[in-house]
Amino acid sequence: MELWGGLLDEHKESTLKNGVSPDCYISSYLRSREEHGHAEATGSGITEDGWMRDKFLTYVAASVLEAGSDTTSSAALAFVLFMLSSPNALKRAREEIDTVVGDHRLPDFDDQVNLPYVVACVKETLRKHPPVPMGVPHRSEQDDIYKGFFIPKGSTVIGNVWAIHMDPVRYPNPTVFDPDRFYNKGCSTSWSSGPDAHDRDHYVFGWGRRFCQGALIAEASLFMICARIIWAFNFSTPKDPDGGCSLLPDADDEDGTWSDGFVRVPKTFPVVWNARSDSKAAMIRKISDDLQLEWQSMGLEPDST
Ligand code: HEM
Repeated sequence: MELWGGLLDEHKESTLKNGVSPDCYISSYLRSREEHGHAEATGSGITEDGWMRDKFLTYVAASVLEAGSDTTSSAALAFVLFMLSSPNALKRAREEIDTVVGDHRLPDFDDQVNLPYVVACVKETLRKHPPVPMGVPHRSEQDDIYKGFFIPKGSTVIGNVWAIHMDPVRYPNPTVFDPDRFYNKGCSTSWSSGPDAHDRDHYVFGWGRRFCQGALIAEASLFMICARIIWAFNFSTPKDPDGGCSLLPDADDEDGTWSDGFVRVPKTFPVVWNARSDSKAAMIRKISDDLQLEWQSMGLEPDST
């Protein structure tokens, strides 16, 4: 509450008192709430006429940010690690992007249907190393019997996503990074997302009523991040200056390569990035400059580099 509640207070100040604010969910909610007579609605819960009070509003906004940032970024970092560890997959993904997108524009959302191998690489990343490997614990609201097991009311139930993804019947050779398990030549790769557990080919977003609400945003973000990285950069791991061995971490070394914790991410490792051509470098710089301007127009500090 100290962190996120502080941000809400800043927004209240800028939106309601100073009338300047970025066009975002919190600002527009605060403005609407004020128009309905609640410039101030401190405390938790909702007002009698249904407006979220400050604490509730803080939780809603913060849970989206908390749930969506580490998870998506850890998947993007895992993608870089798996691509470096699987040069053949990287080569095929790059060939697909070069054929479909070419050199003169960046990959965009519309390209997704024509980039089935790239999508398969992202999905295989999520399968092989789910960002939240033990899912989010659930609690049974009543006594239940599942496949002969009695689950008393109040039990903590953990769906082990990791174990499901390592099921050799569902995923032959489960420890191998193999995007082909999701790839059908000539067909676009579906994300197969949705809460229906019988219509899924991976379980990284959970299942049932508490299924990840951000799954579609996560998939769209990951597609854009991963496709654009491959389009834009040659990337590689440098060699150890002393021994000459590659500094690429072993993606299968769970303790050495991956962080501990609820969301698991590759520990920092060195990667050298080079734009694939001068024209791509110019495009990347322009996008970066435009973003800095957009950032500043929202009243935020530009990056220092
Ligand atoms: C690769 C990225 C992501 C992964 C792996 C992921 C994974 C998960 C998992 C495993 C759950 C628990 C599901 C369950 O209890 O069965 C969850 C819940 C949730 N996720 Fe995500 N998530 C990702 C991205 C996002 C994004 C981008 C957002 C929002 C913009 C988001 C918002 C949420 C919210 C609000 C919940 C709680 C849903 C509830 O309890 O009803 N997630 N996510």
